[in-house]
Amino acid sequence: MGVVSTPAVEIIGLVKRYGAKTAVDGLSLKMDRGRLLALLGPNGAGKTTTVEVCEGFLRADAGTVRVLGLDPVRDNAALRPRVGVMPQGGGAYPGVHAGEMLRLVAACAAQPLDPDWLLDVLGLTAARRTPFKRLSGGQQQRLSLACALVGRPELVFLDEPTAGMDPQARRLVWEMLSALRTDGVSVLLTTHLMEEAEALADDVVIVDNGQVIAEGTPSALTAEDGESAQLRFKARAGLNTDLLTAALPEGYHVHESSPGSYRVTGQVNPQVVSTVTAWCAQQGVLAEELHIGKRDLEEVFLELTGRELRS
Ligand SMILES: Nc1ncnc2c1ncn2[C@@H]1O[C@H](COP(=O)(O)OP(=O)(O)OP(=O)(O)O)[C@@H](O)[C@H]1O
Repeated sequence: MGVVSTPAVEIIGLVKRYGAKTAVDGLSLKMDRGRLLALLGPNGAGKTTTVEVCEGFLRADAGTVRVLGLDPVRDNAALRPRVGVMPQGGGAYPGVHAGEMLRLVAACAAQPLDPDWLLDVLGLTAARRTPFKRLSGGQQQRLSLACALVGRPELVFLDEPTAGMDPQARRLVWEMLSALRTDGVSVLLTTHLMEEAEALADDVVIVDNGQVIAEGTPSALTAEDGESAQLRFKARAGLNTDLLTAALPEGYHVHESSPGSYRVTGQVNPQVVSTVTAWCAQQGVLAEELHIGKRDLEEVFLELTGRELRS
């Protein structure tokens, strides 16, 4: 089937402005079929806007967007039965019951999944007769996800699918998304939770100020050049990193990546750990959250932008 080689989503040079504000500023990405791609970035990075252009809800000011090889605005009618959408914050008629709502959506699909099964998998069976407006925020989110999936879409867009969920509900949704991926469904989700991107994504695209600042598989993004592990710790801001660097063997360097977060570059060995903690002890400083390991996506973002992902 030649169609299969068409990317699930292809965006080239997308620009979207709201008045004077450029929300998306020349963003390009390609997502192959059957992949789970996470758009990761802080609030206001342009993730929702990008997804809404892909969904055909917004028109691009410049650039090209193709979804399953089609134009999301012009070919909206053809795409609708093939694409599932979970907008940020969900949305429903407030009086409708959870089960009713899912059945209504299922009735529009040619070959829907069984709504009762979906409610069960997403932990909503007990809430099926509850009016939408009385569901908790997390339950509403899970119902929106169920609505996005019930029509067996080939591709789903999920905008912050686990926002506001407790850890248990989040885990249920993660399991559901992993199962979708195993079934070959293409998934594009937005998140500002690096744990979510790391747990689920085949590919991560980090966005900031409407632009892609890094992309790759989670392991490629977090890999260090020639280093298998690094040492990090937290302590009060403003420690004299030059002094600590001088206490370490030649070739090691300490820097404060954000106030109170320190990173030691160079191969970690027991001697280095002991020198760092002894130096902190001499200063009367407790090195907290002492961590030896690969950097995570949060640190990748911090190194690229000097800011925290959750800011
Ligand atoms: N309708 C609008 N009118 C004006 N500005 C907007 C509008 N929608 C979004 N913006 C601005 O565009 C930028 C990108 O917003 P967008 O919602 O796409 O970011 P995001 O990465 O999805 O953030 P969040 O995680 O907060 O949803 C932000 O600065 C936002 O304030």
